[in-house]
Amino acid sequence: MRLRNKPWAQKLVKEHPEAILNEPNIDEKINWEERFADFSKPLAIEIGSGKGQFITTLAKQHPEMNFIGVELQTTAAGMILRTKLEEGIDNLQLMCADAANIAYYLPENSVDVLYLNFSDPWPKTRHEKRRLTYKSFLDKYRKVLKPEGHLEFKTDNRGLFEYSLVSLNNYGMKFEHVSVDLHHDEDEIAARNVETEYEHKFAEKGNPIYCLHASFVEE
Ligand SMILES: C[S@@+](CC[C@H](N)C(=O)[O-])C[C@H]1O[C@@H](n2cnc3c(N)ncnc32)[C@H](O)[C@@H]1O
Repeated sequence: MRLRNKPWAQKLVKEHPEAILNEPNIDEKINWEERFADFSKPLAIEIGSGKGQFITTLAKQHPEMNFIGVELQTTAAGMILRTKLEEGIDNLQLMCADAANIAYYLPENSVDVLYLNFSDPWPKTRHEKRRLTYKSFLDKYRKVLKPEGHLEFKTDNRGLFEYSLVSLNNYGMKFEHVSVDLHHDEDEIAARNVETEYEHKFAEKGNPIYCLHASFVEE
């Protein structure tokens, strides 16, 4: 998804450094204690938040947790920021940044849940390294996740789902839940599902939504 550049979004991002980190320097340690009212709360992070429907809804549902939305595109990040400011979502911080740098931005063993929602599929083999479930990304997620933490992944893209199952399995991850039709499941995971923008669009067309939950196994 490439959004058309919106000057208001760029401006909003510049005006609110207390709410959004804009391409932070990887050499500078981020003071998360200062950015959240209580950084000891459980922490969830979404990589590639798009316009933010998922992360803003979840943050409002769970005031007992902290949330970080990471989004590469400034326009999309600015849209999430606008919702956060308008709705006063204080337990949500944003980053306009590349997830490839995530292990520089977050302390080791600090994240309880890492969400990947409808990540770009990058179907060409030569672009495999850009897929957010490629092993170099898994290395980084493993660093920032707590040992008891886990990853939750949803997509409508069968090719990316199959690839991710193999990639996570080859990495030695443990699967806690796999679904090939989340929207027609009748379990607790389906019941508490929060839709993303892409999910809504694809589910309306009748596409099945694939989902997996997995954790890293301690050596
Ligand atoms: C297909 S969209 C899905 C958006 C949203 N998660 C949803 O489900 O509606 C993928 C998003 O991931 C972002 N993205 C892709 N690669 C990224 C990266 N390396 N770091 C951060 N965001 C990334 C894109 O800019 C885009 O907004």
